[in-house]
Amino acid sequence: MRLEDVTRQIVLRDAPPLQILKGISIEIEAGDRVSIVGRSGSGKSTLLNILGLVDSPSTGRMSFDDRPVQLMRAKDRDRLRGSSVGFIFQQFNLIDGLTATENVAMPLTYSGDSTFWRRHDLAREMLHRVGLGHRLDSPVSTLSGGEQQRVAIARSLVRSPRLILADEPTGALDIDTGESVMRLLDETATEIGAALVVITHDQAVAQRARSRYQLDAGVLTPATAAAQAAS
Ligand SMILES: Nc1ncnc2c1ncn2[C@@H]1O[C@H](COP(=O)(O)OP(=O)(O)OP(=O)(O)O)[C@@H](O)[C@H]1O
Repeated sequence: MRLEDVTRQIVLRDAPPLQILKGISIEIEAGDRVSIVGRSGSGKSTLLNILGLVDSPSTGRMSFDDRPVQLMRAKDRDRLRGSSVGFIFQQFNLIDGLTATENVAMPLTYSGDSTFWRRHDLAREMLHRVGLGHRLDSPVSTLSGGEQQRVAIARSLVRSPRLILADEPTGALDIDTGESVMRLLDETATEIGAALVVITHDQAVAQRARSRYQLDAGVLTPATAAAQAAS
């Protein structure tokens, strides 16, 4: 994924346009580990939505596999997002009334290919991989926070995405559980050869990444040596 001089602005009714992202350039290669740290309101979620093909830049260039994203039809962009991007959120975003297997199988329900018919087997296999083989049929509401985040990781990986976007993945977990969830995320991303981008307030989580950035009032820069030393 390559972003060149990307901006995002919001047009407001009674005020000048709000510049949320300012001239962002970043290149994410297969297998990369990237962290982005920024204060509340610095534009992290906005950037994540652009990287995840949910929103479009206002200006600038963006490409995936050297294909310009701006020129894609919405339908093709949605298909690319479904097949190539996995999301993980702080609050897990699981469906409470469903079991672990049903939650993990959910992204395959709309896959439009043969994985639809194998979705429950694939979901069970993925749950085994994240250490939840004994919880396949448990309603997710009965699982601990760490277990729910493992289910969310399994769900984000079940379509073997090439880019995993994690927004504060350890934000709702204690330190030890967060550490084991990050280790799992690293390992599983490595297994499928995916790039992993983590957005976080937590310097310990950010430090795990090889490429570290900070986002400050919509400006993305490589994390400074001072910030890295302090972390
Ligand atoms: N649709 C919108 N309309 C108006 N303002 C918006 C809109 N979307 C985002 N903003 C503003 O843009 C800024 C960046 O928002 P964003 O959600 O990307 O920040 P963030 O870094 O993810 O914050 P947090 O860590 O608190 O979630 C914020 O000041 C937010 O209020």
